[in-house]
Amino acid sequence: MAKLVFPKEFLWGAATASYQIEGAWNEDGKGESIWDRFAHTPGTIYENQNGDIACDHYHRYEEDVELMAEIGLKAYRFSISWPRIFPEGRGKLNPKGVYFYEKLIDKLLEKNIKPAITLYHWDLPQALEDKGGWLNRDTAKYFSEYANFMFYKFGDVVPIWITLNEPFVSAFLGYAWGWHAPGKKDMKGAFVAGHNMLLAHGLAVQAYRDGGYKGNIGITINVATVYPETNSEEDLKAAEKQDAFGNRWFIDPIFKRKYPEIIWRILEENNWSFVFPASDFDIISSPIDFMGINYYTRNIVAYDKNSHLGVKRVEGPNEHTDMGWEVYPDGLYDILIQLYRDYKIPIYITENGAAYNDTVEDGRIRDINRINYLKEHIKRAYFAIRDGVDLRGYFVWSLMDNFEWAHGYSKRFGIIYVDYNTQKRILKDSAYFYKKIIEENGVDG
Ligand SMILES: OC[C@@H]1[C@@H](O)[C@H](O)[C@@H](O)c2[nH]c(CCc3ccccc3)c[n+]21
Repeated sequence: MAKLVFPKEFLWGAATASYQIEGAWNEDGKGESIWDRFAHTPGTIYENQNGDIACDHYHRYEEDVELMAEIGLKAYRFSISWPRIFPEGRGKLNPKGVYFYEKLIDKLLEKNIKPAITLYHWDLPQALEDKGGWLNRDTAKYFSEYANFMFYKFGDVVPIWITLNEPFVSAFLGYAWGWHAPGKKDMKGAFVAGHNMLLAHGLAVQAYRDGGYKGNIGITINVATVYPETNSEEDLKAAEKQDAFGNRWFIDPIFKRKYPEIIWRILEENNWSFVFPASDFDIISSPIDFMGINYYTRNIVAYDKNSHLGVKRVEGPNEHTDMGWEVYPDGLYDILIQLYRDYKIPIYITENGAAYNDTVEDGRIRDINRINYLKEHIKRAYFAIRDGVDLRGYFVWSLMDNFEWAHGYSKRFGIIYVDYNTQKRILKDSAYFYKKIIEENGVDG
């Protein structure tokens, strides 16, 4: 059994997000976020659960960093709760909120764990939502002010910055389908929100460059590799459309200064062809240092004249996780090759992982299925590097079980088990598996 050894500096990490783990939703001066508001709205979340307490990470961060060190993480990706810093989104600062992140970052640095900060992982200050949220172009400016403050405070000690997590998801699930905060069902709004998020991204990148910081800044995009059900001309066309719509919508404006053709066609067909000032794309395409991708599964599609974009999804034949997502490790290899071929930019896998219905048996969680999922995907990451992709790191989703958005606490992605009744943490077998991967900087082939 050959050992597949990664490059020496390869960054092994784990990822979380503020609303999903912190709790303390209204403590120490924190302002309300759109996820506080959405999750407090009956009928939006599984069993009407919410993130009021979550993993109580706000109070338990020291113990959690100790566990990261026990696993041997080289980096930890976490997000900042914008309303914990600026309760109204801008203006009045909340010193206790800043202090929480100061203590967390100090603890990480003390343990030689590189902080990788996501500035926005969906928890917009409700006060800004009350002024239109992402439908209001000013929110982009407010985001860059918030980003600028974070750079000023932590720019000299935090080496990796991610502006937005998955703008497609926060624009589409939040504004078109209403499954996520702010729960709007307004397809046109999704395109406006998406554009303002990209503007926010670009303004924040410019602020980072203006500050002369030495670290790296990028964006995290969710991707699902697309395959046609058959090689028919129609299915190939459907796959091309889905790839552009699902994967490239928020990448092309950054690297090609324009939306994919399919997006413009949708805007025109609906008479939504907003006149986005061309200067927006000058800002949006401000050069970044890396692209973060979140990969979980693939999409198999076929032509269907009755479906949205004439594209229907076809379920994959392999094992599925607790989220109903097909396990398809080759999709990670393929998307890495495709993205590096098309954009020639360093890549981090900022999320990859699986939800399974873990159980505790005599104090242990034998999550063999998650170990297999991680092993097979880490192997594909190795093969992508071998075949020329400049892949810099891998962050498993997630460090610990947490609030899985509309699914509440019913889906467990962590390599650390959280007993929500006691807040006790237990390293799953996958945490020990990952610890060995990091120690050996590689995986058995
Ligand atoms: O669903 C697992 C994780 C979330 O917990 C993260 O917050 C989020 O960044 C994230 N993105 C994806 C892939 C795209 C997706 C997002 C939401 C729902 C379904 C798929 C999976 N995940």
